[in-house]
Amino acid sequence: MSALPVLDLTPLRQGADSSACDALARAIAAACRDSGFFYLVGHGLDPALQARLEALSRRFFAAPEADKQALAMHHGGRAWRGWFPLGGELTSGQPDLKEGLYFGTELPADHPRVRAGTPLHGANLWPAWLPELRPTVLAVMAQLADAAQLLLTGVARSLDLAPDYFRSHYTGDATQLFRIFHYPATPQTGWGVGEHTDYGLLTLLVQDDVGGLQVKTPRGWIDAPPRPGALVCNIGDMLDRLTGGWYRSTPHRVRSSTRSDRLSFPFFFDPAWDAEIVPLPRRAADISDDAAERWDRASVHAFRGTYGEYLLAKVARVFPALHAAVRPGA
Ligand SMILES: O=C(O)CCC(=O)C(=O)O
Ligand SMILES: [Fe+2]
Repeated sequence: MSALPVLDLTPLRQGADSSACDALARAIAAACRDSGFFYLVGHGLDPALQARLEALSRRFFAAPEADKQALAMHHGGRAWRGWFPLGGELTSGQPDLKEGLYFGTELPADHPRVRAGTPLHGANLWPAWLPELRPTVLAVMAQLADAAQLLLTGVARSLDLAPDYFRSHYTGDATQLFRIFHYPATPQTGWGVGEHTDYGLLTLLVQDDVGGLQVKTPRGWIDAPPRPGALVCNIGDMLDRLTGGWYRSTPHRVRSSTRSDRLSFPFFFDPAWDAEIVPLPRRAADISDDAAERWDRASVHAFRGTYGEYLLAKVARVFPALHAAVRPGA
């Protein structure tokens, strides 16, 4: 059992009974004020599609190294897509005990931001030997984006904002990243992902039945074990920033297992690349900055610039070599 609350999106989807929507908004506020983490049901992700994603991902990571190398991230160039090997990402300064695949919004070569050479924009890399992966990943991303957009109407309600506040200000052209992580079983427990916070607005996590995710609540570290049919949702730095720290972007980490390898599938639903994230007027006067206690000692409130600039600065830390190749002017 986990101490995290379970929230059901169904009332917002039906959109009818305002007392049920108000109750959900209050539950969202309580969760975002407390640990910034909760389980989400009624999210609309098709279980058969999820099962297909899991089976295909297992086949991908079980393939010979040479087949995975064909998708290595350096082939993705500025788009920051593809496969990275075990230890290839340094979430909190140490190599993580995971390998993974990075995806984002599939953009054609003639898209204005791709033509302009904008980092993190472009086409995904797909394995020719696993053709079902492409339609499956794109369908999962579309369903998770719908769930995130709907959840944001509830977050807006919880902050006394108009239901379409986030879509009209930040997520009409959301930055969307999707990852598939494979954490191998390790001889001794170690860190699959080091302590960190997520960078954007919302993260929706699909995971298999192994577990390992841990969340730093006000009462200490707790497990966020898999719960059948539920996603794990957490809020990121930009929602912390928008609310002046009223809603907290909470540190979390993943412990590797000695018994079983694990698959997880985080989907990041973030502000538009060019959006500047300004604190909500009602929160701006009373910003509570936790930089001194944060895992990276960074302030999400002092930052000035666009979400794209914020994200690139983070990428520089977790993939230093890659960032050197994609930074503006490189
Ligand atoms: O794999 C997980 O359970 C969490 C991954 C994570 O925290 C992240 O990718 O930001
Ligand atoms: Fe995370």
